Amino acid sequence: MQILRYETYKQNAVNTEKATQLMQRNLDEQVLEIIRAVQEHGDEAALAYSKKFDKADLSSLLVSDEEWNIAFDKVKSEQPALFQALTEAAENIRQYQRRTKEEGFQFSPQPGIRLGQKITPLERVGVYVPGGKASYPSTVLMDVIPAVVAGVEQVVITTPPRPDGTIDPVVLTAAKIAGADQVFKIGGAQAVAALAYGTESLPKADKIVGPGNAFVARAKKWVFGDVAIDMIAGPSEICAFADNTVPPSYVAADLLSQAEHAEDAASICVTTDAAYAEKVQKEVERQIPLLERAAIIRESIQTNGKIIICEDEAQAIELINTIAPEHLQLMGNNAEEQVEKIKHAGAIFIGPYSSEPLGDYFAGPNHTLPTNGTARFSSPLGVYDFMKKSSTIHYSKERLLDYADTIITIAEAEGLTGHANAIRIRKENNDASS
Ligand SMILES: NC(=O)c1ccc[n+]([C@@H]2O[C@H](COP(=O)([O-])OP(=O)(O)OC[C@H]3O[C@@H](n4cnc5c(N)ncnc54)[C@H](O)[C@@H]3O)[C@@H](O)[C@H]2O)c1
Ligand SMILES: N[C@H](CO)Cc1c[nH]c[nH+]1
Ligand SMILES: [Zn+2]
Repeated sequence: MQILRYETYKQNAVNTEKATQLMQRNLDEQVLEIIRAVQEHGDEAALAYSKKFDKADLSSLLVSDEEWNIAFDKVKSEQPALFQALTEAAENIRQYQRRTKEEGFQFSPQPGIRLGQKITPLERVGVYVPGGKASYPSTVLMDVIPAVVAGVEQVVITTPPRPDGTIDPVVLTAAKIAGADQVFKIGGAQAVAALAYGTESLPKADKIVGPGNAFVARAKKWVFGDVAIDMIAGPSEICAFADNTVPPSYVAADLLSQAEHAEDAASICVTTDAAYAEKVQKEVERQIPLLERAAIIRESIQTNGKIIICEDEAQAIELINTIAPEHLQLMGNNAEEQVEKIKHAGAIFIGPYSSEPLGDYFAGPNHTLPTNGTARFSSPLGVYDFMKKSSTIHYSKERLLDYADTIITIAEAEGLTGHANAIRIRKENNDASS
């Protein structure tokens, strides 16, 4: 894992950004071809891509009720501790999400005037659950539960099939615990396209949420506008800010926990102590071979793993805010005070015991978070992602007549005399009941 000084990192970041833009152009060509094929050929194209990318020869994209129930019963009876853990995690997520549910409001600025905001759940939502390099029952819980709490009528999951055409029974069990309505065996850009435009099997969704690899993230970007999306939740990232009060083994283990997601996951340690940076580096090297997914981790750490040495805390905070990481761990002595200074991060883990996997699985806040610097303007997935707002306006006859001339003045200034007329007609003839 490379150790860099702040200035070198900043200079490299500019070059990396240019290289990323170039890579994304190549990715776009592939993703757009997939989207077009699914738009034109529906299920037929979806099935062909499942064969090509997931090596699964499917006859149907939908997980049948029978398949789903068998998986659920099997996990419940054969893996009771796992079933219990998922149920407990689901309850923590539900509890947290209920608190994020916004209510509408009404107020009366004057007698005869009532203004408000009405909040309505979305009707149909597609949840993308990644499944290429790992299986993610926790993502099922994280992304389906807020939709259910919001009151969404139909929540469908898409996830890549395994080569034998099945879906991990634990994913199917989590889907039932969370309250999903249907599960489809389809992944990648083809799943995003199928949810965006609908196919013979998949319903067209109003919104697509959920994380995924670069193909998924890029496809979501392309279909945005035809369908709503939550955010760009791409390859996982972690940034740990630590000082020498934190055991280097904790920092290393946390960095590697995210590196194991995929080769393109990014793990960064920020510190102001050069000697400490070396200790973390040694720990990373010591721990990698001990982990099962060492090959993925090694590549991820070699390409996207960095330890950055800053001059002081202020420079470190400035750097963290520039990176806007998906996960930020403030692990050192001043963690509590540092939280106030952080402007951009998907989730902030405070103190040496708040390890990132705690948030991935159990604490309750969502683990679907903005990545790739988008925490500057995006938030964790929440109930609010599954609800939309309508304004409500009620004026009595008296109040409309009070303000008729004012409204007409503005309408005429815009040259929209039809607008002015709609008000004037009421001014001149106001015998409708209020
Ligand atoms: N941000 C979050 O909350 C979060 C949560 C979990 C996972 N993740 C991230 O999600 C990602 C999951 O990636 P994954 O690959 O394991 O699963 P995935 O489901 O996102 O992607 C697998 C799909 O990618 C498609 N694909 C693979 N190679 C392709 C190619 N050459 N051309 C076209 N399509 C191709 C296939 O259709 C396949 O079904 C990881 O980067 C992980 O870090 C993020
Ligand atoms: N860390 C991932 C989000 O970047 C979420 C996850 C799911 N399972 C384990 N981790
Ligand atoms: Zn994780």
